[in-house]
Formats: sequence, structure tokens, C-alpha cells
Amino acid sequence: MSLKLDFSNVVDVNLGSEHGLGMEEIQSLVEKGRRVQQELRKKAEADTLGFYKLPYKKDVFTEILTFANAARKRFDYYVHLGIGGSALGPIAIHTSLKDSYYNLSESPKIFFPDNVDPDWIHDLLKHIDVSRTLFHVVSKSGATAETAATLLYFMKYLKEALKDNFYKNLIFTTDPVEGLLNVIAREYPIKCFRIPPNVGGRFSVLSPVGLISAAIAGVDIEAIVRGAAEMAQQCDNDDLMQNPAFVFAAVHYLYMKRGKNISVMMPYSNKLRDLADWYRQLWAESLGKRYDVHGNVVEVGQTPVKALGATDQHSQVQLYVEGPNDKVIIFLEVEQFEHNEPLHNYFPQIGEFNYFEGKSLGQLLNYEKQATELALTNNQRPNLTIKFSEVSAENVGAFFFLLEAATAFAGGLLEINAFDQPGVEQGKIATYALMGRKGYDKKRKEILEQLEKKRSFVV
Ligand SMILES: O=P(O)(O)OC[C@H]1O[C@H](O)[C@H](O)[C@@H](O)[C@@H]1O
Repeated sequence: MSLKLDFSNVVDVNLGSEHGLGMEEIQSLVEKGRRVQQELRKKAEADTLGFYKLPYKKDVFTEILTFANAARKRFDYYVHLGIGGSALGPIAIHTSLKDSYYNLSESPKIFFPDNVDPDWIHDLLKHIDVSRTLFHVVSKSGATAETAATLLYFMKYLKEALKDNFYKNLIFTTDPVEGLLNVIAREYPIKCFRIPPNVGGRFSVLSPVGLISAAIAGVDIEAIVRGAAEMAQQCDNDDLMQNPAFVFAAVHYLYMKRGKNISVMMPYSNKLRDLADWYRQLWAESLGKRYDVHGNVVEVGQTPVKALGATDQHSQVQLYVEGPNDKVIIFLEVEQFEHNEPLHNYFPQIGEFNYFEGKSLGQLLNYEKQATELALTNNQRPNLTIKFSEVSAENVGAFFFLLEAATAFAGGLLEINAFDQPGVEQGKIATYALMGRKGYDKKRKEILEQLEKKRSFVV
């Protein structure tokens, strides 16, 4: 595993004192960081914060591999039904390590319909044969409306194709006991994998949530968790100035205090593109909070934005270089691409193309990254780089763990609970109420009254 973090362009010496951080400023957080580290260690040991232990669950990996090897032979298609933390990690693994164009992988063909757009879901039916499809339903709570709805949608076709044997094409990943998927699984012999109760959805990628689709696609899941375990060691370093999770958290904490409320993740790699989607949920849901742990209203958080290099240089970078200086940009860089064929100028009459001669697309991409980095730095825009030696399972696993540990640290520095999501719950409850779910009658009445009173302004 080789993942390196380059923080040079947040340091005041390179960025200027108005927007750069003094080393002593970061250093001044070390003492608080130590207290946060102790607190997190206690929680990891007491098993209240389960994501720390996910890279070491060997029995779970063996169970997944055994299941996946059999499933690869039995099924031609795999459909992953889940949303948010139950989808973004698995998608990121698939597009980074398997097939960067969705849905085109070899058998079994893999699909992640993580939305309830009826036309999109309907289109999927054209690409699969339901009777030869494994549906993997993933929901920590076992009740999320979108996931339940897509399960019911496909059930119609499963019942048509397989009659009472429909359950043979279903597997669930959910809480060990709680939730409606367990009620179904008690009735039918459906294979269930478990998300430990102490692992929140957005911290669950290294559990069966992310590893089953990966194993079915033929990704080396042992390498993913090996990379994560190596990174876990680095993130446990007592020397906090050498601890990548702490430094990442401290830098962002200090910038949040300075009003830099946007966190842009910009991979210069299509394969790493969806890691930024995964990061968005992690950073947004964990740190976007109204109250701190003492009950004070703090309304903290950073809005995570996804951009893609070099594509978005031609769309977003103008704003990043000259617009409001309210962002911290995180580049993801690949040092060694797998394919690096040299270009040749086939139009010698066009001398302007000669600078491409012998250069590869990878070189162009990385020079473009360097150029954007320079432009940002010269305009006092803080930016840092997470360098992947290559796009490998080890490095992707390490990336997941790094950002999870950094998020936990950042939550501690901000003195907020990084592991709940009360704001999202409000929307979930309102959806249940509007859909007329049992037990939500009072809420439904309240919402309908509220909607009636609302002044409308439709143009
Ligand atoms: O895995 P599930 O329980 O179905 O939850 C799916 C998602 O639901 C909500 O949106 C939560 O805020 C997310 O954190 C969670 O990942």
C-alpha cells in the first residue's frame, strides 16, 4: 500500500499567511488531538465504534469469498439494491477496481440502481434476465423507503420468473437482529450477511456492504482490507504530526474556523471518480451538525463538492482560482497509471502537436493536475493531494480507512457527534408520513396542514 498525503499547499510559507496555516497553528491542536485520539481508542476497544475493527474480520471475508465464488457460477447478473452508505462504497470499489464504465463488466454483469427513478429502474430490466440475477438488498436499518421500494419492484418479476422459489435469488445485508429485512428472512431461507450494529452506514464499506459486490466482481477483497489495515496503523500513530488522519482533520478544522466551508474532492482519474461521491456522504453527514456534544448550537460542517480532473478544469476551475476563497481542494493523484502508451504526432505538418510526441495521456493528466495546483496555490487557494502510487485494491482500501479515521478525528476536534444524522431522519420520517406508512398518521396530518398553509410561488 502506498498512499501519501501532500499538505505543502496549505502551509503559510507556500500559500501566504492570510490563507495558509502556520505549522505552529496545526501543532497547537495536537494536545486536543491527543484527547480525541484517546476517546476514539476507548470507543474502538469498547466496541462502540465498530469501523476500526472491520479490516480484521477474517471469518467474514472467508464467508464472503465462499459465497461469491458460488454465486459467480450460478448467476449472470448481480443487482445491488441500497442507497447512501449502502451503495456509495460498493459503487466506488466497482468503478475504481473493476469497470470504470458502469454495467459493462464481464459476467456476472453488475448493476447498482441506487435511486427510485421509475424510468431508470425500468430500463434495467432490458439488461438483465431476472431468473439469472442475484439481488443483493443492503440496508443497515432494513427500512429505507427507496431500498424497500426497489425490492418490491423487482419482486414482481422475481415471482413471475421463479414463483415460490423467488427467495433463491435474494440475499440481504442488514443489522444482525433489527429491521424489516430480518422479518422477511425469518420467513424465507434467505442468506443474510450482517452489518455490525456499532458500524454506521457511511462507515460500512469494509463490511459485507461493500465487499460482496466486490468479491462477486472478482476484486481482491483481501487486498482491500490489507490496505485498510496498514492505513489503520498509520492512523493510530501517537506522533500526531505524522498521523495522516489527524493532520487531515486538523487542517480542515482550522479552515472551517476560517470560514472555508466547501471541501472539493477532485480526482485526476476517472477510476477514482466515485471515491469522491463516497467521501461526500461521509464528510457531509458526519460533520454537518446543528448542535455540539454540549448542546450548543454550532451549525458546523463543510459542503463537499465533487469535481473531476481534467474534465472539470474546463468547467469549475475558473471559479476555484478566482471566485470566493472559501474552499479547500483535495486532489486525488495517480502516480503510475496501468496503461501509459506514448502518443505520436501523426500530423507532422502540424508542428504545434510535436509537444505530444512520446508523452502519454497519464503524463498529460498529471501535468494538468500540477498546473491546476500551481494556479490555485499562486492565488492563495488551499489545496492538498492524496497520492495513490497506483489504482490498486490496497490503496483504495487505505483511502477508505484514512477518510473514515480523519472524519472521526474531525468530529472530535469540532466536539460534535460525527456518527448520527438527525437531519436526514427528519426527511425519512416525512417521506414515510407522506407515503402513508403505518404509525405515521399524526405526522402525516401535521405535514399536510403545514403544506396547506404554505404560500405558493410558482412561476
Ligand atoms: O442502510 P440504510 O439503513 O438503508 O440507510 C441508507 C442511508 O439512509 C439515510 O440516508 C442515512 O442518512 C444514511 O446514512 C444511510 O446510509
